[in-house]
Amino acid sequence: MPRVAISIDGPTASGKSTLAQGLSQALGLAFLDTGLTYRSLAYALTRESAETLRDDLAAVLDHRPEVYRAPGADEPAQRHGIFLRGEDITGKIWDASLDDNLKSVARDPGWRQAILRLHQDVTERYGDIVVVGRDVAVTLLPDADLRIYLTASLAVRRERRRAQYRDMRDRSVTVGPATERDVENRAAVRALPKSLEIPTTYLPASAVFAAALHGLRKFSAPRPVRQGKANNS
Ligand SMILES: Nc1ncnc2c1ncn2[C@@H]1O[C@H](COP(=O)(O)OP(=O)(O)O)[C@@H](O)[C@H]1O
Ligand SMILES: Nc1ccn([C@@H]2O[C@H](COP(=O)(O)OP(=O)(O)O)[C@@H](O)[C@H]2O)c(=O)n1
Repeated sequence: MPRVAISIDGPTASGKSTLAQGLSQALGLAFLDTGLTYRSLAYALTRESAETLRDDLAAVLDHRPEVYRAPGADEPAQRHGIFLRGEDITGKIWDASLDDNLKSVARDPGWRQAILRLHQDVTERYGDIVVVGRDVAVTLLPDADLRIYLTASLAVRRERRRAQYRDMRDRSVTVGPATERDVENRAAVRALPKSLEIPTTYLPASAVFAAALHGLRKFSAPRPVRQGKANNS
């Protein structure tokens, strides 16, 4: 049973990875970025047929999350790594030419199910964890201690992504409005207990981090015991 499990959902460039990295470093958690698996599969499909990959995805694709073993450690004990049949493809999954494959994978319920199974293996193996994605509160971490949903205006998300990838010409800087999946996911996260929506448009990353820690403390705190009338007399 993990000591801490935190999910972070939200649309593109809302600040999910930034917050997850801060929390994993501060609390000594593993950090699983589920988007990397979607990207890896988009890349793997340029090399192998869907049939061979679909057969047993977890045997073919190894997603190693970033791991901070000690709270406050400067450097992770393990960095994100994605391996396709043992080959490190972590640096190959970002090219904008993979965007069409990425869309097909994300839209296919069969692929989503296979990826979910792979992520379930990872979360079971790593225990204390912060997981980032577009559906992870609902699908992957049903017992999370804190479910965060990040938002930011479209203009701000576009500007963040443009600035982030300014010197990386191969990367796609396309940022669209929240998708139908994002809208449904936001409503689903809101309806769950221990959920916290953080609108980040006007918040620096440090304030988002502080709000998340505050939420974690609030939901982890023991409930105050109500004094009945008999005890007050
Ligand atoms: N609250 C914030 N204010 C300003 N910039 C931010 C904030 N959160 C993240 N960023 C920056 O925006 C970019 C996208 O953030 P990222 O965490 O990669 O988003 P996501 O994982 O949701 O796609 C990064 O360059 C990051 O440094
Ligand atoms: N849990 C997830 C994670 C990613 N994805 C898809 O995978 C793509 C790449 O993930 P990413 O983490 O790089 O996406 P951003 O949220 O950073 O744009 C996303 O744009 C989604 O289409 C998904 O559908 N569900």
